[in-house]
Amino acid sequence: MKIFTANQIYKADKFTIEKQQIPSDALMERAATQLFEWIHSRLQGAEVTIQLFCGIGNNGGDGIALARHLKEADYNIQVHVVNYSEKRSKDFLLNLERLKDRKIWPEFLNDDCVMPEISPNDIIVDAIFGIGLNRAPSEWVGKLIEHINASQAFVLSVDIPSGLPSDRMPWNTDHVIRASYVLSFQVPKLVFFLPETGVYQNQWELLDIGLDAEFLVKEEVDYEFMTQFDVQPIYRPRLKFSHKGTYGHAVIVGGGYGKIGAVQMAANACLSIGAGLATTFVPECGYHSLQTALPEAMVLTDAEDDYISEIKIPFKPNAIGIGMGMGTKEETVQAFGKFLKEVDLPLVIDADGLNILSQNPKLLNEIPKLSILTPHPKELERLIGEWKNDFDKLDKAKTFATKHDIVLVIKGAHTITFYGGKGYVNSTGNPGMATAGSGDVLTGMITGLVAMGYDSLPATVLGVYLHGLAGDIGASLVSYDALKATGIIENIGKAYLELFKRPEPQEGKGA
Ligand SMILES: NC(=O)C1=CN([C@@H]2O[C@H](COP(=O)(O)OP(=O)(O)OC[C@H]3O[C@@H](n4cnc5c(N)ncnc54)[C@H](OP(=O)(O)O)[C@@H]3O)[C@@H](O)[C@H]2O)[C@H](O)CC1
Ligand SMILES: [K+]
Repeated sequence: MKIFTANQIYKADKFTIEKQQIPSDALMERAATQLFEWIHSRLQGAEVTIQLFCGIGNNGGDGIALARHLKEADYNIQVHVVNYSEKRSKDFLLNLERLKDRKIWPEFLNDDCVMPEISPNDIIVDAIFGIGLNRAPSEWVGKLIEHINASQAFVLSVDIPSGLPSDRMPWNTDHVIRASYVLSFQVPKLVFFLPETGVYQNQWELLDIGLDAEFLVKEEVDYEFMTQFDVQPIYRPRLKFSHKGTYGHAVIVGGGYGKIGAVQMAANACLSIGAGLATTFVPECGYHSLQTALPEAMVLTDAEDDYISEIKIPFKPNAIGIGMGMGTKEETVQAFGKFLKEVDLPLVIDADGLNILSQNPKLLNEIPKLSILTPHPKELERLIGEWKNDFDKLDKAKTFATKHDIVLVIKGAHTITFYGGKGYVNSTGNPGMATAGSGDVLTGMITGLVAMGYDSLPATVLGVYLHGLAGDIGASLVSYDALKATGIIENIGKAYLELFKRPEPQEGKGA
């Protein structure tokens, strides 16, 4: 599912209005009808007070049109116009007239207004600013937003929480609506997915306002939200007349004294996702535990007992995952550097593999093209340097991935995979997956998919999605808190089944 910028949404509006030959207020009417149906199907005429706070642009127009629908269904409404500018939009004014025709007179709030009383039992509709916000709200509007946030009422935001710009950080973090729920039109907004801006909404859902399908298909975007619908076509079914060789031989290189478990989990995940064969390469000390804990895998050992000193793989694997639990001892750094120079297939590099790269930036030039790097936030910072905010982080990550021709995975609540100047935002996963070994499992899964013949980008996008989905299934069985990395592995099979079962998710959780 494409993520459009505000400009692209305006373009889509224009295209739709011209192609469908509809007046511009028809889109606002569709938006208001969708909003009304969503609310009405849940409230069923309940006697709750609905307070609508409407700006003077088209976001406000949506709110005003919604007020008319609510009134017609006999809801108890109070309409406030947040009068922050004289430049009212045409469709706002049209809908204001329609409201007045029905004898509803909104209260106009200006910079000297008394804050309206809000009971915690009221429902607030937030239609102050939409994607047209382009500068800091003035002080009194900011205070009104703070007042709404302090009310403890349920806040339903129209399109985007007011005060949150769609493509940059807010000017003042207190002057952004904290939405209980956002009903967003047609396409998700990038800010829903970033740690610093995703906290302004608890949950979001899309409403289809019939923007033109041709435009939606053709328009090129910088970011895509990878739903079940987007990920399904990546999957390649196993063939009837196939054998284990068809699904590749993966090698997992890593481990050190006390850190063999990381390799074991990665190799287990690699086999669980469907690799034909898996071999681990570990220091000698890992031999017995690996052979016992994971009988399906083969084990190669380093000459050293408790660290890696030379990586020797006596066959040509289809994929190599490297770095987990490996440490950054000088001999290991040398071995890793030598290996990078020798190897001629893309690698999946994680954990200490990434740390070695950050400590020895010259090695960055030795990374085989199309390798996949899977840093968590700290590892990412060591690789690409500090960032000012989430948008700066995305820019730096994109530049880094393009410069080195690699797939870069930014792990987080919504993991984002960068390749070829584009970002793929994952839709699965949960806070229970912030647990020891979760990253080793992801590395193993992606390595397995590469071994099976998936190219680097599809392997990563599918691996990240299935990893999150397996985590969601695991958490649904044991709670977020009790989920362990091995619980993710155990549910990879169910994630595959779910990939073809669940309806496409159209909602997401924020904070
Ligand atoms: N395709 C769709 O998704 C549709 C969405 N709709 C809704 O329309 C809004 C966007 O409406 P728009 O009128 O473009 O913008 P806003 O309502 O967000 O803002 C109105 C104007 O306010 C000015 N502005 C911006 N920032 C500030 C500020 N800090 N203080 C005061 N004024 C501000 C700005 O105008 P300027 O000329 O003064 O810069 C804005 O234009 C979208 O979010 C949806 O809710 C349509 O209803 C249907 C199609
Ligand atoms: K809004």
